[in-house]
Amino acid sequence: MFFVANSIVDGSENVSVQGSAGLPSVALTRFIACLLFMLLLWRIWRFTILPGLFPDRPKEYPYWIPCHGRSFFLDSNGLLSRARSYIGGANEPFALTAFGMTFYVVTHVKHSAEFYRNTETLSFEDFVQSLMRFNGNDEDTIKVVYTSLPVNKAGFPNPQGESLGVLAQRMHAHQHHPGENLIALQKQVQVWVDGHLNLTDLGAYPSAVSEGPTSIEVPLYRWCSELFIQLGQDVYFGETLSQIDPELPAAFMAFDEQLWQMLYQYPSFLSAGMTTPRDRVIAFLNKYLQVPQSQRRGSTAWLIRAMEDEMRAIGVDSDNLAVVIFHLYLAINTNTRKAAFWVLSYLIHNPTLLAAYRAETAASFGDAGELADPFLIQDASRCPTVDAVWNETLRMTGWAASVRLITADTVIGGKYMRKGNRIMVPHRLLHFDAAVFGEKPHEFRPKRWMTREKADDDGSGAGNLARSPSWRPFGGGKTMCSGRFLARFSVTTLVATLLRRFDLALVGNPPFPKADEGRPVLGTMSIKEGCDFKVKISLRK
Ligand code: HEM
Repeated sequence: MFFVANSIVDGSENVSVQGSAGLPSVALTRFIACLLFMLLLWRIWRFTILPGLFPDRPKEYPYWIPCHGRSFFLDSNGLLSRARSYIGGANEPFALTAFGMTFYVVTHVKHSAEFYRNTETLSFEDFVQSLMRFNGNDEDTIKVVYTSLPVNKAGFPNPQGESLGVLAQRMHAHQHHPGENLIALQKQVQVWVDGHLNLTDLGAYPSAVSEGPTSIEVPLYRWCSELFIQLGQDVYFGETLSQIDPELPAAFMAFDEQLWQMLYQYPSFLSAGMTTPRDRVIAFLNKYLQVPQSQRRGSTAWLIRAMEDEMRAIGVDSDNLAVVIFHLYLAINTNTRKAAFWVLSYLIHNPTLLAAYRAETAASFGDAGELADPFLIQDASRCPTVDAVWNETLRMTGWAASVRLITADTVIGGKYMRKGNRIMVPHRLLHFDAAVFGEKPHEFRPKRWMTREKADDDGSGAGNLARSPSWRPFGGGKTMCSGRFLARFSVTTLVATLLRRFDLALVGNPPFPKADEGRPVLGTMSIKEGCDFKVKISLRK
């Protein structure tokens, strides 16, 4: 009707053409307006009315379409900060939706303690199992690894009749917590650092370029990664792994730089840059596992041998075992290489701090420059600068969040959280709380750890920041990083030895490298692409 009337009134073909185009465009406009109106109603319902009806549920950070996936992907920490401001500060847990999943976010330190205490209805195993599945473990293996074992089984003691998946946490602690097994690993690190920190070995890494008989030039991020992955690999697996493939560290690094794709569980057709090197690392670990333990060269850490024996005892085949050991290789290597890079970057950009670090650690070396007592470096009362630089570096460059699956409806921070959703504690937000860490929390100021500017936020008044419940560089509770002692030992020992034997100088005048805050990692941030910088390493006279 409308079209016909228009044609008659104007009597021109031109107008009738406009009319024929105008009808769909008017209809389209009405359709879009209708959609927008419905969207507005939905948004008012979901983010204004529902929270009013159910004040005991965490408030959700509103979105239009379709969820916060894009912001989460581009800058998840920025998104979390905005969401926290929206709900009015850090006092109550809130919710946000990304990638079809609802996450409850806990940013108050008291609520994070409730989170870590709750091992009944908040499950870490779900996260581990999803990684196992994603990286190639079959369902039968996951099932057998998470089936309870008899209390009197052979091998590692199992007094509570747990599954190997749960027992693995105790095995990690048995290897890494202070005691004989940790000292054995630390001594391996000592021998490795003492023996390999010479110009010939340091110049042999793929990224190093020789600058004559007394110096080399290296891109610091890449070179630190090569060095630390080799260290981790040799200390845990012995020399056999390098003999199978000397390029294994390079393949691991290629995978590790794309690790965020694994955390977001990208489909394989979109993530060849991550899956190809990952599969290569797993294939070489599989070859390693084919070599009988008695024929492997160099010493292998207790954890690797024990894990292999326990897995084989419950019938896990070599293909699946290689994926399990790959996760250990990942835990050993993903964070220390980056932590070492950041420590060195801060020192090289702060010559006074570097001099203090060097002076404090001098007593660890013998007259001929040999690494005689690396344990001294771990003593915070004798090496306060080392301790403060380590903590401040972890604070500035730590990214990790603890994530759990809610297996039954749960109340945290007075808010009711539904079964099937995930709950997270983003550690980075805790670490920038000026009320706890003192003024200018976004600046690198190791002094905040030495002068004890602020009292503990648990009210103890002890003033020891490292004991504050807001300090979570290694997570917390049952799943707190068991490798934290070895990580500190390896990084501080290697850095001290490097400074004892070499002078380090920036090539040119590069700015301090930017961290890649957007992409998720399992602990320490990578640098932004293109931010690596060159350093000249020369023998000290
Ligand atoms: C600077 C270095 C490191 C950082 C920043 C770091 C950080 C973390 C974080 C944040 C977690 C998660 C905790 C949670 O979800 O509650 C974790 C777990 C873990 N880390 Fe580390 N880590 C480092 C080095 C290491 C090293 C060298 C190892 C050696 C194997 C290691 C082994 C583990 C293991 C096995 C877990 C899982 C906890 C468990 O199931 O027992 N980490 N780490």
